[in-house]
Amino acid sequence: MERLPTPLNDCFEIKIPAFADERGKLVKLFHRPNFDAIGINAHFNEIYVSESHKGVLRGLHFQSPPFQHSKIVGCIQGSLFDVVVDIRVGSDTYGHSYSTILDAQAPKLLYVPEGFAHGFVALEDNTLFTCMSSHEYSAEGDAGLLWSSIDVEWPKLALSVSEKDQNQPALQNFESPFQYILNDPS
Ligand SMILES: Cc1cn([C@H]2C[C@H](O)[C@@H](COP(=O)(O)OP(=O)(O)O[C@H]3O[C@@H](C)C(=O)[C@@H](O)[C@H]3O)O2)c(=O)[nH]c1=O
Repeated sequence: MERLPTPLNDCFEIKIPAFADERGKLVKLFHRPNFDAIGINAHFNEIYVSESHKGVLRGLHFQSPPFQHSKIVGCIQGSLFDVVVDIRVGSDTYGHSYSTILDAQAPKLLYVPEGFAHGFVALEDNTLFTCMSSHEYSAEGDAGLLWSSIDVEWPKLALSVSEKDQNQPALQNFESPFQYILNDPS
């Protein structure tokens, strides 16, 4: 496993091993020693898979304190356009976003730290998204940002967005519950 930086502080992609042979492929999503070696010491409390039709947009989501979580996200079937936004007040990348394609044919993961909103668009039918979270899901902490209020060029598809996600607050009117804390490298 290898960390690949993104332009956002503390958010990175993870190159993961895949073993292909005549039977198909084996992709390793979690390996404690390898995670330790690249400095991911989060303890994961929930892992799930969601299935989406082409054009479904989920997000942008986060969990508010005290239910905040970091998460590791990936795509295990199909492909998706994945987006993160830094919402930590005081971060020099506050309000900045990063987008990438997660494709089950070229598997990689994205580490989404606490204090980031996250969302994606499924680019194909039957796209399977997977997420490991350091804090289990909490309806009380469930919160979001309006997908269209951030500076991202979304895929030119007919997008399908839930009513809940259409009514999230815009970044411009948003009071973030997160403060940036400088990671001490020592
Ligand atoms: C996310 C999640 C949902 N649920 C339940 C709550 C609800 O009844 C049902 C559907 O939940 P949602 O509508 O919130 O699912 P969804 O819109 O897919 O939410 C997810 O979106 C992506 C973009 C993220 O970043 C994730 O962290 C998560 O917020 O599943 C869990 O039990 N555990 C979970 O971790």
